[in-house]
Amino acid sequence: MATGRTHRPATRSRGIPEATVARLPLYLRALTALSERSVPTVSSEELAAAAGVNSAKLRKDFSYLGSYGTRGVGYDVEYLVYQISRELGLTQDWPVVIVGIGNLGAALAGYGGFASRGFRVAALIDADPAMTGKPVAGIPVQHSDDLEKIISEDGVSIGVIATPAGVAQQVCDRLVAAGVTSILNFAPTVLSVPDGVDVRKVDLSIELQILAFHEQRKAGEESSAEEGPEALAEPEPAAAVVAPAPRGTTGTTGRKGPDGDVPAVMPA
Ligand SMILES: NC(=O)c1ccc[n+]([C@@H]2O[C@H](COP(=O)([O-])OP(=O)(O)OC[C@H]3O[C@@H](n4cnc5c(N)ncnc54)[C@H](O)[C@@H]3O)[C@@H](O)[C@H]2O)c1
Repeated sequence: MATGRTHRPATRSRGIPEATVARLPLYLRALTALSERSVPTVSSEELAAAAGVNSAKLRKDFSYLGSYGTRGVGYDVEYLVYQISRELGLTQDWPVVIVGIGNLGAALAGYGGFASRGFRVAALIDADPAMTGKPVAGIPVQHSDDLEKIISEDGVSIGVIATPAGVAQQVCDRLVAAGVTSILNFAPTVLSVPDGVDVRKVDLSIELQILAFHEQRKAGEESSAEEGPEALAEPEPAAAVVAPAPRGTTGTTGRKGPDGDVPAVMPA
């Protein structure tokens, strides 16, 4: 999982474990697709398959929401969409600021998926004076000198950092001092934040490195198979292989298996 640091306990309010919270968006994505096709009900097995989660785990997760489904009928799709959206806080609009409007920040600003999920891009902020006033995805870029004013006027609690790594901590400190309490960090650096501030980190290069690890492993298995059963019978005596976790990060946002976790240490 992908966080630089979060300062929340493993169990959230109303006793919902963090791991369940992390799977709720997967259920919501699958349910939204069903809703768009006007599917009225769904069984736990069908929904689990669509979300890429084990069905027993899904039933347990839904029990935290007080949703048990109806035997022989399944779950009501629309009601579950509402329940999960409410639990995730998506029944309200969340203004978001993006800081650093370069290649990545501009792409994020133009991403339609935020608005459809209840996240409104309230402001785009960049330190380059040449960008001030220029529209990106229809929103004029504002100068970072005004960061504090923008945050307080728009009541922004979520900030996205897409600046170079070297200034990310400084940007983070300013966002937090201005009142931001949740940060999505794309810069390849670990951020330090005070208690009460959540940081989630996205690093696509880590995802690629983990895929490279699996590719290497598959290639090793194929060459062992080509060498014949003797090679397979005498594996390398390594006890465990540590998956790559470069550049001081503590995790990734991606998921490997159906349960949404990438193990830090994988059996050889
Ligand atoms: N997480 C990922 O998967 C991923 C993918 C691509 C890039 N990145 C990272 O995202 C960041 C941005 O990448 P990019 O390709 O868009 O870079 P970029 O150079 O195109 O854009 C960076 C922008 O940040 C602005 N900036 C610099 N200092 C600032 C400050 N103090 N306050 C506000 N704005 C500031 C610059 O003016 C520039 O417009 C980098 O840290 C990069 O490593 C992460």
